[in-house]
Amino acid sequence: MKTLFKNIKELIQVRTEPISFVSGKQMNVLPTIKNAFLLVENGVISNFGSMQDCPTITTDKIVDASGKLVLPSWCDSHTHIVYAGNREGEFVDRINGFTYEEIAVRGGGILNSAKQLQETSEEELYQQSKVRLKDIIHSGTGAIEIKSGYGLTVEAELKMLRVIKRLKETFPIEIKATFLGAHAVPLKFKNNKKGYLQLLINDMMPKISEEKLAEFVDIFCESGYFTVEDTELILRAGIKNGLTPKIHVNQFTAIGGVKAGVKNGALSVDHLEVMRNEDIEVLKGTSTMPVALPSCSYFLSIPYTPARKMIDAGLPLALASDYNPGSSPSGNMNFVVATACIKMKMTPEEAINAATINGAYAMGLEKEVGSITVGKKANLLLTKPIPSYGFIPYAFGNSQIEKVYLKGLEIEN
Ligand SMILES: N=CN[C@@H](CCC(=O)O)C(=O)O
Ligand SMILES: [Zn+2]
Repeated sequence: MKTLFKNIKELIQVRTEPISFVSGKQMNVLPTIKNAFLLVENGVISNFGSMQDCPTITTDKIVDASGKLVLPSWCDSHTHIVYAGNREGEFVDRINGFTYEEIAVRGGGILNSAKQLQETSEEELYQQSKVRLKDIIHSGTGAIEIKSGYGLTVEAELKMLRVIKRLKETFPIEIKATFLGAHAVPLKFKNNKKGYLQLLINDMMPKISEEKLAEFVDIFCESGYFTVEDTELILRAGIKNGLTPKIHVNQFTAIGGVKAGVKNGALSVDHLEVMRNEDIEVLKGTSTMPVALPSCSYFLSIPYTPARKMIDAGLPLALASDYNPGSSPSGNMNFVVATACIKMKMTPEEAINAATINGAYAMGLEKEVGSITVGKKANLLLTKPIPSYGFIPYAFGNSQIEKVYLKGLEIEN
């Protein structure tokens, strides 16, 4: 199957040399080709360039993209889209003055989602999660990481991971799975956190590894949840079970988790709303990708990750949605990109790099997606007729996407 996109007003994020990610000043460089063509063969990008070099060939389909832009689809490296029910009640509690932390202490929060998920069948959980996955595909996401962490028992964590596996087998979007058993200490282990950590390490991890249910291991390193010591223990155990570390860290307090992540070779450290100078320093020159989650900051009214300070210090940055029922009930990456520009003062170039190539790296998919590069999957966005790529974050809240393609095939509405 050959599809030719021609007369593309501007082809965005073109990289002839495969790169892993961009950092510092390079984040402000977004290579494009004006008046371009793009050829897709069997789901893969096979050629692109200026219209004057467009080959005369027979194709199965021609898309005339006059006046429109083509971008690689969004790479969302941090989500929790497999969950049961919702937490709308807590949303109203927060409107009425309770904080996210106060709600969690009263047994709401992650434990509320865990209770709902434990009472939901695997089939029902799949059906609920499928709706969200379809929705985010339509909003332009072409690669996604999905975490467990609302099960908190052996059975329920495995149930979540099996649902993720089924989504992976059913939908054409790239999916990576993360084991986040250390998301909160369940009530049963309230006074025995050590016992819960042992359950994660001795019972859950070997099963997950045996069934190949996850690529990554994650932990919520935060005051009142898991300490830096717990984090090191879980990350090391994950590595022994073939899982690459990631961390939820510095969301409310900075307790040294960033350093622990870097030390244990974390692929990404995520949240980072509270960043000390030493946390920035320790990330410099490493292979650990910092990930900001602006929709969470927006929804909880907490500080935004200090993107400007981090990028100006030479760091890379990825943007992700954190789609989950408690702190970010939205997986819309267009909103994420717009909010990064509006609230975090990232330029459109920086935000698009952060939501494509750097997001792909943060889930180990930089060789597959995240840029217009020959050999990469043709996971693409075709915009409506718009003046420029800066219009996507500028016209926030209004979808600028006309069509999405996964592996070269148009996704029906
Ligand atoms: N902060 C930890 N975990 C999730 C939210 C969990 C929840 O409230 O359900 C997050 O990344 O924001
Ligand atoms: Zn999260």
